[in-house]
Amino acid sequence: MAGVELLDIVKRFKNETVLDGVTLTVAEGETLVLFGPSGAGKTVLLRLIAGVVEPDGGTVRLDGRDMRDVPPELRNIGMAFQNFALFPHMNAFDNIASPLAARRKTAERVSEGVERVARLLKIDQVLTHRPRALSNGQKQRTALARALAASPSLLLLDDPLRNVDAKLRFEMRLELPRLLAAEGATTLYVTQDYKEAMALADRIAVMFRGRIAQLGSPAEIYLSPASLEIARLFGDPAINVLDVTPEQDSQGPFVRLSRLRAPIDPGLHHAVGKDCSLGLRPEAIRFVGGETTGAIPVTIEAETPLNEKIVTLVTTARGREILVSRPSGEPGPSQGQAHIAVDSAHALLFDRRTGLRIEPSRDDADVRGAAA
Ligand SMILES: Nc1ncnc2c1ncn2[C@@H]1O[C@H](COP(=O)(O)OP(=O)(O)OP(=O)(O)O)[C@@H](O)[C@H]1O
Repeated sequence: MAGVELLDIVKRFKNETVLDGVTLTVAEGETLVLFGPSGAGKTVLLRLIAGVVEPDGGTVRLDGRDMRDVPPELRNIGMAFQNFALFPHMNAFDNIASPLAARRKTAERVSEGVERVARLLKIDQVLTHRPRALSNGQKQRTALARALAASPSLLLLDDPLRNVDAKLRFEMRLELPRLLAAEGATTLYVTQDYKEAMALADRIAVMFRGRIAQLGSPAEIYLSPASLEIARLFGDPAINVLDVTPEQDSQGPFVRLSRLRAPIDPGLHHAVGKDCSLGLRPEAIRFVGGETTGAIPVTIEAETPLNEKIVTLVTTARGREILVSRPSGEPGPSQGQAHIAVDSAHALLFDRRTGLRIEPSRDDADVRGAAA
């Protein structure tokens, strides 16, 4: 049975439509990340599932049951939001225990529940501290522990790592998937950080302007983004985008980069003659020797280390700017003239007018054509 089913959800505030027909099914035990820019409607969607906001249209079903007229406290949901919302007069233990106590569990069961999640989240040393004596990271984990303590069947986590420092964020990104899997709860997780989304999600729903623009596994969304807008949100440094008009000769479709022929996927023949944007991930471009077939001459403009990568900004003879990224240990030119080669088999092609990705067609005729 599905954990969460949303059918054609609509929500308006005054004249603004903030959710515009959202349909989504989250499987029991799945972690689904809602990812998108500020104002996309992610928080409103969580609040609506929690029951603190009423939809103007559509249906919310939890474990197959229509939630119309079911109040928030009867929905068996654990929630943690960006701003912690801890009770200031209670210590960490009592904060975590509050949902358990509200359910009239015995003192022993409450202690067991709190200590279990506190150990998992490594805050068992600070359970007697009040929120003001906790670091931001500890507050964040206390809020998360409170959401987990009651072993809810559904967890709603709204950007729970937003206020956490970079080191802890990195650690939590590694720990959280294990923790969520151990809990077995269905989880809806909101974030604006694409790395967090990719690390945590079974599937990602990318939201723009109150709609789900793409739903898929992290790999599907990174490798086959449905639009240029989505491609730009995933990847650091961001994807290179070049205006091209694909052409075709006896060897198949290609684009011109610095007047050189760069072959593209044979299944993209239907894009020939169209105004397109070519999306090239910085890691799909390499520095090569000038004698390499198809090598494009460039000028190195700048070089910056970024995490475990070195990112180089180069310009082509026509002044197009391109970012190239390589692993830190790998040697490469840092100034002057150089050559790059583009792995155009991994290039993504978008319709410049609509921004939508043009998918290679895979019918038999194309495969025969490519083999010929
Ligand atoms: N109570 C409210 N009254 C009026 N407008 C609201 C209300 N709550 C949210 N909105 C509007 O709904 C839209 C979606 O907001 P929402 O908080 O869901 O965005 P979000 O995707 O979660 O963004 P962020 O990542 O910044 O939290 C915004 O335009 C916001 O101004």
